[in-house]
Amino acid sequence: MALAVGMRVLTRALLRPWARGLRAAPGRTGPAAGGGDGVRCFRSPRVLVEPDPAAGVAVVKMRNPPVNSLSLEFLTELLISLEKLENDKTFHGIIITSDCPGIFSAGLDLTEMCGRDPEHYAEYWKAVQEMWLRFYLSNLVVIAAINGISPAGGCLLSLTCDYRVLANNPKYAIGLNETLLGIVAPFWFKDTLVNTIGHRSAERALQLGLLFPPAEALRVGVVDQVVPEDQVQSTARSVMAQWLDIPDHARQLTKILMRKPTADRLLTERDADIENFVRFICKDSIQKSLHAYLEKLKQKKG
Ligand SMILES: CCCCC/C=C\C/C=C\CC/C=C/CC(=O)SCCNC(=O)CCNC(=O)[C@H](O)C(C)(C)COP(=O)(O)OP(=O)(O)OC[C@H]1O[C@@H](n2cnc3c(N)ncnc32)[C@H](O)[C@@H]1OP(=O)(O)O
Repeated sequence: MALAVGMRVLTRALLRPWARGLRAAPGRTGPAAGGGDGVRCFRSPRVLVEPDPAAGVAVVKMRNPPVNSLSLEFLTELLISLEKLENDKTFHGIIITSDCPGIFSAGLDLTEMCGRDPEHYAEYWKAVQEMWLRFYLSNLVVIAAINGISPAGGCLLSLTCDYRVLANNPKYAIGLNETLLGIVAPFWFKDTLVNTIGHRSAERALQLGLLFPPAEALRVGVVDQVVPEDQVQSTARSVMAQWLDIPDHARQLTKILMRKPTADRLLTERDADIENFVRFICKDSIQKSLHAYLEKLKQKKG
């Protein structure tokens, strides 16, 4: 009993620095509907939360068609859903997955980084940082059920999770491919990849902008498991059950011990990172290449 109380105090003390200033901004979530068992179901236009209170797990489905690009509104809705689940003692784990067929997430929304003013870029980048910090440090077990392609920011979101299950489909690939767009993955993207696959593999993957197909992704360690497409959700559920078997306080503290130094680096350099991003993204050359890339994506169909 005394040990459990002590652990709770220690956990709160360790988590406190991240609790401050990391609250999601108010957004356009719909009203929470009361479930018959007292558990709230959360709805928002772009995020569907399917709670399984008996298991202590919620499935968070990203629904921002056509490609789940991480727009400012979508990021805000994701953060609000995460915060609600974290504040509800029913839940100990979430599975994040996509409701858009064949696409987990196309990454950061290029239209948020193109043809806007510096204030908008700063606001957007702060929301991207927030997404990374909140998911990376979540006290919940977070498992990614990756049921589609997952480049750049989509890969980053997966890398914040505790475990990644990827569907074995040759059309799917995952990686931080920023260099292919002529942009540079920020240091905290890089740190997250290094923490996952090691320095040498990360250096090669980042310089070459590699997008790994399933077998390669598993070999290099970008994902933890590759399974047939129809088993992605069930595998994520059974892995979740294993993780939830571990005493929660011990697991949470270990997660913080492992991730704190990486998160601290961004927390101490957050404003400078925003300034760097705004300076970089405002460059004519960067705007031109992002614009050309977007045009190429649009013309692909025609
Ligand atoms: C030393 C100094 C260092 C300083 C460093 C400081 C800061 C660092 C600076 C910048 C870092 C910024 C980091 C960015 C990370 C990112 O995430 S960038 C985004 C990367 N994402 C991609 O490259 C994916 C692009 N999309 C695709 O490849 C394909 O769309 C797809 C995902 C494979 C799906 O293909 P599909 O054929 O099904 O769909 P379409 O291609 O037809 O797309 C449909 C529709 O969606 C639009 N769209 C696609 N992706 C995006 C996106 N990421 N953002 C916005 N919009 C997107 C596409 O244009 C189509 O639009 P429509 O024609 O109007 O329907």
